[in-house]
Amino acid sequence: MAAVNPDLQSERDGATFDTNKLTFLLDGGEGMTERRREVEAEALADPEVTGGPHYHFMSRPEQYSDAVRKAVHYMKQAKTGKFDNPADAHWYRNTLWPNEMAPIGLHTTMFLPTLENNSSPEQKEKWAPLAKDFKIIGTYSQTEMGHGTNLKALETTATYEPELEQFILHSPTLSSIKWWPGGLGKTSNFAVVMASMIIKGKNYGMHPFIVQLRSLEDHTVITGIEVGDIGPKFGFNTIDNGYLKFDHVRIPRENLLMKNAVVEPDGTYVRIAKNEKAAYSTMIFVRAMIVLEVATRGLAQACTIAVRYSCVRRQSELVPGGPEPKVLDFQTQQYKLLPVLASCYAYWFSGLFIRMTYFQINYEIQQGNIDLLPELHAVSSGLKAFTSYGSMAGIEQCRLACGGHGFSQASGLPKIYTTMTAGCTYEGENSVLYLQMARYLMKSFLQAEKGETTTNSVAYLSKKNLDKCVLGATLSPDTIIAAYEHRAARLVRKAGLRVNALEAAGKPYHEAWNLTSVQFTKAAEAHCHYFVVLKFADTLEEMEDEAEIHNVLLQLFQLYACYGITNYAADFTEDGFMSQEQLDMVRLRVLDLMADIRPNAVALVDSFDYPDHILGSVLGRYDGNVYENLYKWAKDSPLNKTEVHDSYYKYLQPMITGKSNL
Ligand SMILES: CC/C=C\C/C=C\C/C=C\C/C=C\C/C=C\C/C=C/C(=O)SCCNC(=O)CCNC(=O)[C@H](O)C(C)(C)COP(=O)(O)OP(=O)(O)OC[C@H]1O[C@@H](n2cnc3c(N)ncnc32)[C@H](O)[C@@H]1OP(=O)(O)O
Ligand SMILES: Cc1cc2nc3c(=O)[nH]c(=O)nc-3n(C[C@H](O)[C@H](O)[C@H](O)COP(=O)(O)OP(=O)(O)OC[C@H]3O[C@@H](n4cnc5c(N)ncnc54)[C@H](O)[C@@H]3O)c2cc1C
Repeated sequence: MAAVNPDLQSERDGATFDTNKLTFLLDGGEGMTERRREVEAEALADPEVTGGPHYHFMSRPEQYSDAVRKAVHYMKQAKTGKFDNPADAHWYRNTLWPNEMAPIGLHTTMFLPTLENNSSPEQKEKWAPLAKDFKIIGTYSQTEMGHGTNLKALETTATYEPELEQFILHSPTLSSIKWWPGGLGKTSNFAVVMASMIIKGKNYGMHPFIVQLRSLEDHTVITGIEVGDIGPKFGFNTIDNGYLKFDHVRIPRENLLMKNAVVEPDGTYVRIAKNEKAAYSTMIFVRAMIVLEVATRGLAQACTIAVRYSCVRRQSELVPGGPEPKVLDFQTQQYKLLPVLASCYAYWFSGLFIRMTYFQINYEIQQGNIDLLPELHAVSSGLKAFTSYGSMAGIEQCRLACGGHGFSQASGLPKIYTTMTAGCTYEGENSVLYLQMARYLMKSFLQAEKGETTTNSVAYLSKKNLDKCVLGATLSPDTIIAAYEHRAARLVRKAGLRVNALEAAGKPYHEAWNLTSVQFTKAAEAHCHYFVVLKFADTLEEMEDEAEIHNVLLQLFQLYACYGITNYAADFTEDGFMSQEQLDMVRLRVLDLMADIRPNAVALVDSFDYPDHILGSVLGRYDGNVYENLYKWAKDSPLNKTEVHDSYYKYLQPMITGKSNL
């Protein structure tokens, strides 16, 4: 391995804590870190994983094809049984497709979970082993050209025919064509298709059906089906997001996944699930996972790149006539990066929380107890929106902080950005998800108004909140939490009262709701912000005695919270809750905290523990040897394969010389 750039080594030497120990905390324990590192090391030693053509120097069809090569490699590994632990499989995939979407990504994240959670026991026994062993490859096909958000308006129909005990799948309009499902265009031979179920003329709404799309022999398309790729996108170019059109395709009755609702042979519909949104369960799962696995990890990688590079990059002067400083020593550069780094830690702890909560509540739901479903739906929706937007903005900030080189694909940042920003849209567009959380907040507000006690994430709504902020120079977690509680409670209440007032003035509820929806999305955002602050504080409280790590995490917590207050100053001050003096103090504390955190900045990103291969960045290399590798990167560019490019002979030569050698 090449010697580490001394500018980066000095940062590591000056850190006040052991990065390894912080990594253990982030991974959820030393054993988890060890296992992750083992899986990554095995993958990194495999030329099928790290070899192959350079991602950025391939065309899109080549990128897709290479991703399929990797998919086959992954499936062969998985078939040996070595990934029985889902986390192992996850680490392996992350190393195989760094910041890319695998053509079989939907198979593992949505197709298989839907089969497992929406099938009857017999169906599960039939389909899940086939999917687990990759004998069939599937996707989750819900969105249509005309509707992604409004699931009640999906137009694909599954009409039951009792005589033959079959459903007939049909796409009656142009806008009903399934559009966007990942891996649908070219890779999958099966899909879970969400379609409106019609029995004897009655529409029972969206239900999941398992449908074969292509032959298992030669991959040709099943009669009556038209399927293909939707073309190049802003990112996600290794995956074949697809379209799918049905022309009266017949499937057996048993292909309705019947855990939540059964259709008997004569067409009798029997609902089993207690909640009518049971068919939406896979979306909750993925939203809960996005917080850590997509939003936070994308941001953590971007922070790693930008912070390391900012300690390698020297520019301008700090001391007149002095040597060029590391750019991270400029206060403005710290202001660009350190609050983003603090938010990454904040999201991480919320991500761990919602992942664990998802599995706990889902277990209860599987046992038939759906009491906590509304809470899970609201929190997973809100956190998905809050963290994906924050990460998207943070990644862009990291890119800008890298100056010109941030604009090059060599930085790795454009790829991280385009992959991550999709998470603001898929699995529920962010505003739409904030409005789902807002419905929950409105209900909770009404409960609180009636004097009832609200619980879980909205417990603060029925508490007596402080009228005056007691935040002082010590910035204790409790006073910070109280400030965020006050802001969220006030914004929720204000929006709720306006809905009531508009209704009292004669507006129908739906109109009152729409007229308050901007206020409500801001209230939902404030609620999520409070929740993320709270989970960060909980993590600090629960930490075992690792004083050095506790100190630096406390600084990050305070920075995250103070920066949030300065960014949303009006929310905290306009009702007189926080005084101008307190706000001024908070603003100055942001600057002081940045100075406190600065010496640990590199150690804090090293603790995310990303191998260079996953970062895919010349700027963010662990060894900090940026310039020689930027030069190498340019030399490898396909345009430099020949001294004179073909385009010269085709276009420039005739113009410049009046002749052509072609
Ligand atoms: C170790 C780690 C291992 C593994 C890692 C795993 C995963 C990796 C991580 C991530 C994967 C990464 C990448 C995947 C990439 C891309 C995949 C993308 C896939 C997709 O996009 S699939 C399509 C997703 N589509 C949507 O999300 C659609 C959004 N729309 C909706 O959800 C609904 O239409 C909407 C907006 C909620 C409204 O629905 P509807 O009109 O039917 O309902 P109402 O508004 O009338 O509400 C009625 C009532 O129902 C409640 N409700 C709504 N949704 C749910 C739900 N899901 N569950 C429970 N309850 C729900 C709603 O709140 C109302 O309640 P109320 O009346 O207020 O009480
Ligand atoms: C990269 C990517 C991968 C995807 N993968 C899959 C997949 O595997 N399977 C699948 O089925 N789908 C997939 N999708 C589709 C995705 O789930 C939808 O695009 C997403 O749910 C948003 O729906 P939409 O496109 O209909 O947006 P629209 O709803 O048309 O959004 C357009 C605008 O309208 C606003 N809007 C819509 N409804 C409301 C409302 N009720 N109140 C206020 N504002 C509203 C939105 O906020 C947004 O600003 C994917 C999409 C992308 C981009």
